[in-house]
Amino acid sequence: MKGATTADAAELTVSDLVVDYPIGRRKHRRAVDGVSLRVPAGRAVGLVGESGSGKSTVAKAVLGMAPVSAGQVACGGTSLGDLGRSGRPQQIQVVFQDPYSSLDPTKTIGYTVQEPLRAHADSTGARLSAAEREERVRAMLAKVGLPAEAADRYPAQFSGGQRQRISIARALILEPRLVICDEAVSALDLSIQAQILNLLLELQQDLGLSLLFITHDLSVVNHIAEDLVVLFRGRVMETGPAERVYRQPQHPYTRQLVVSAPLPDLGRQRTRRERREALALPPARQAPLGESCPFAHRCPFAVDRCRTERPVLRDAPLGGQVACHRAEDLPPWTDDLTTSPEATGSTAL
Ligand SMILES: Nc1ncnc2c1ncn2[C@@H]1O[C@H](COP(=O)(O)OP(=O)(O)OP(=O)(O)O)[C@@H](O)[C@H]1O
Repeated sequence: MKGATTADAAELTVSDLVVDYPIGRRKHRRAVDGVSLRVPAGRAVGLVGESGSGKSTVAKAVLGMAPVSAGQVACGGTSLGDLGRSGRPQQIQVVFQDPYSSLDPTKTIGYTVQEPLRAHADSTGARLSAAEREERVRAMLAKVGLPAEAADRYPAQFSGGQRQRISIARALILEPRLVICDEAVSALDLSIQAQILNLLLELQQDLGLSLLFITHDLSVVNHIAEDLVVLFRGRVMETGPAERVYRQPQHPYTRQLVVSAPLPDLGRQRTRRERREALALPPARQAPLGESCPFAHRCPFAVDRCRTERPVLRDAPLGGQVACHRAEDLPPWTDDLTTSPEATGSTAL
């Protein structure tokens, strides 16, 4: 595989994206409501939020697989429509959560990793001989830390972490300019998560890839992403440098995400549970959106204005941006549980 440089990476821009899924004949569910984000060329950006917040829908829109109602997606300055169906896989690849179901159990690893090269030979104009394809696969397997013999084996002969390495090899074989990781480590044990995150970080830096890293776990994404975008019910709640968002969250929802992240140490986990209870959070439930803040029904700091006026994203007191009327009024945030690296369970990083 040729060593890509940052110049080969592509900037991803998503502007005012709206996605509506049809439900029945006349209704629709708005899964993404005016999301804008930017992954600068060669950088890693984390998209975080709880289940159902719209993260995968943003990824699908970037991959051209979601019913986009409004907004723009562009990769390397070219809009998705202009990239076309055949150009997109060459530019953008994805690594999914489940390394068990995403690999065909009846095909060898060599066949699976080569598959995108065969499928896109015509569109890329790069017709490679069988020997050249095999050589590329061997080089790619080595890059993700697997021996050349892995090419002749089947998925069942590999562990979860190894299978995720194989998925990463397949995603990178076409030398894409942008890689989307959708909950790519969520199904793995904590120690294996750390190994795969390290690998992704190494590849991202070596190859100068642009990376959109999607997860519900703030403690995971904090290690890999330079910037974070926090999503709730299809809207951006907070953005900013990852370290700042994680250590000094300025939106009550981001604070909830931080205290919801699991900790491997039981004592710290207990302290965290007590703090979560002290936040006196109302039970999670969906309330009608209307003109209110989407988080108002779960927010311990909500006032009347939050229930009648939707907050827009604006400059936040400590930097970055936040969509909260009360950002200046929140009590100071000190979470010493997230300040030491061993608190996150990702000490190997
Ligand atoms: N094909 C679909 N048809 C209708 N509604 C959908 C469809 N796919 C997703 N949704 C809805 O859109 C919203 C956003 O879903 P999405 O999968 O993007 O969220 P997510 O943050 O990725 O969550 P998860 O991690 O659980 O997948 C949810 O309310 C979900 O129920």
